[in-house]
Amino acid sequence: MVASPTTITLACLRDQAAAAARLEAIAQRTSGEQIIQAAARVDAILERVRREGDAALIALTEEFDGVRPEPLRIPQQELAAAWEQCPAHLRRALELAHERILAFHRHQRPSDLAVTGPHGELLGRRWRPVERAGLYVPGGRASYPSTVLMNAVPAKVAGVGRLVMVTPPGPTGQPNPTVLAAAHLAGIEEIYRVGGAQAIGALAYGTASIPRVDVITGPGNLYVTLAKKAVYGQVAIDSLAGPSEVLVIADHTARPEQVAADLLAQAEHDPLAAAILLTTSEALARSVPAAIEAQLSGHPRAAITRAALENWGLIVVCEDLDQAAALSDCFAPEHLELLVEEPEALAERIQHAGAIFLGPYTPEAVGDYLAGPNHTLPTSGTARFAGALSVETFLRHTSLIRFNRQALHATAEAVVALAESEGLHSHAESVRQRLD
Ligand SMILES: NC(=O)c1ccc[n+]([C@@H]2O[C@H](COP(=O)([O-])OP(=O)(O)OC[C@H]3O[C@@H](n4cnc5c(N)ncnc54)[C@H](O)[C@@H]3O)[C@@H](O)[C@H]2O)c1
Ligand SMILES: N[C@H](CO)Cc1c[nH]c[nH+]1
Ligand SMILES: [Zn+2]
Repeated sequence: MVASPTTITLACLRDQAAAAARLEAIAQRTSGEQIIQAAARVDAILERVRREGDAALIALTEEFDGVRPEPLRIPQQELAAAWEQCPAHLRRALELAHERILAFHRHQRPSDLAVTGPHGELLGRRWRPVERAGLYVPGGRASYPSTVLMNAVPAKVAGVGRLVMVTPPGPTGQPNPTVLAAAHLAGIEEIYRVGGAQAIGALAYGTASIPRVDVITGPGNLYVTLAKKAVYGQVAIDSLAGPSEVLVIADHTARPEQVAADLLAQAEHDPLAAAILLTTSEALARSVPAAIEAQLSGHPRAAITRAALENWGLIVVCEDLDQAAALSDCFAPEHLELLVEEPEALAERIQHAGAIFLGPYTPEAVGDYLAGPNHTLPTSGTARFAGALSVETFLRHTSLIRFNRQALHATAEAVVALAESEGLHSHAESVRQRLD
């Protein structure tokens, strides 16, 4: 008996209102009702790390990762050894990625600002790096040497004094060796083998082994992302760079096999990953599920990928590209691929996306590894107000103001009037005291 071929169940909608509602639900897959239990667990983990420090990190790593990370810190000689033992072709690939990411991020360094006001007063803004940055490199369901580079390069370009990297240990007790090799290449010296919400807690509060930092950057799963959100305020964060997502807008020129591969490339990250196709081509909408099924056959990550697509996958047939652009903006995807005849024109119509990939020769994977721009990007609709990890994430700016006698006299009456209108007597007096 020949088994009949199955085709993945991928929701396909034609009604735009229904599509908008479904996109909203997909964007909310990491918030609201569904994740209340995970959020409560994260709060308990953070509280335990705050109270018990290293002991909590060791116990929680044993519980979630199955190994006791003692000592927590990776000896520095192991980083150099990992680089030496890294196969030559992989070293060359890491070097190429490092070179390209570095070249792009060097262009991001912002300039200080010095403006002279109408009375010769100096008004300025200067940038300085934070002193300590915590870099999260995920390592649960996959390992991410590329994320080492995406975190470390902008931090180094910004001039951060101390980089503290955390990443979960694998089943051997050590992090993935290519992650350690990438850290060596990027010049990171301080690495702790702890991941998840507990690692974020350690970076936010500090423990006997792990220093408290000023900013935490890097992507992670639901637990990591909820923890970053919870500690924000105690420490800065880059963005909520959670479970991956891609939205592809495609017309009749797109090839179903390429669209399928690009959807699968995000779905394979995490069962909570999202993969969405908006297309003006009925034929493409019909052929993509079969192309997905074909590529899932023998796929080494089929279970994760299938779960993501069946829960958070969607195909929408749109009347035109304007409709597709409007739906995409409602979702504000982490990654937006434009597989259409005129991608530049369509990109102009897009308001919200973490990164836009234009044309058939730009699979999202080039951005993941080596195009140059950062792959750490906001997810779950947060691209409406946040952007990619960048050099500025590791910098803060300070205003500079120097008034002279003339500027103070010329503006005193207005300052006094405003201070008195606010009922703040001494504000006004501090100006009056300086008038001749
Ligand atoms: N948005 C981006 O820029 C971007 C970039 C790269 C990767 N990602 C995402 O990063 C994530 C990587 O996830 P991952 O799981 O492979 O690695 P991870 O390092 O983010 O998470 C692994 C850790 O999660 C914790 N954990 C697992 N199950 C838990 C549970 N039931 N309760 C509490 N804690 C638990 C464990 O401590 C474990 O060490 C994926 O979702 C991927 O899509 C996002
Ligand atoms: N697509 C991920 C961002 O969502 C980044 C990544 C790293 N390696 C592979 N993919
Ligand atoms: Zn990826």
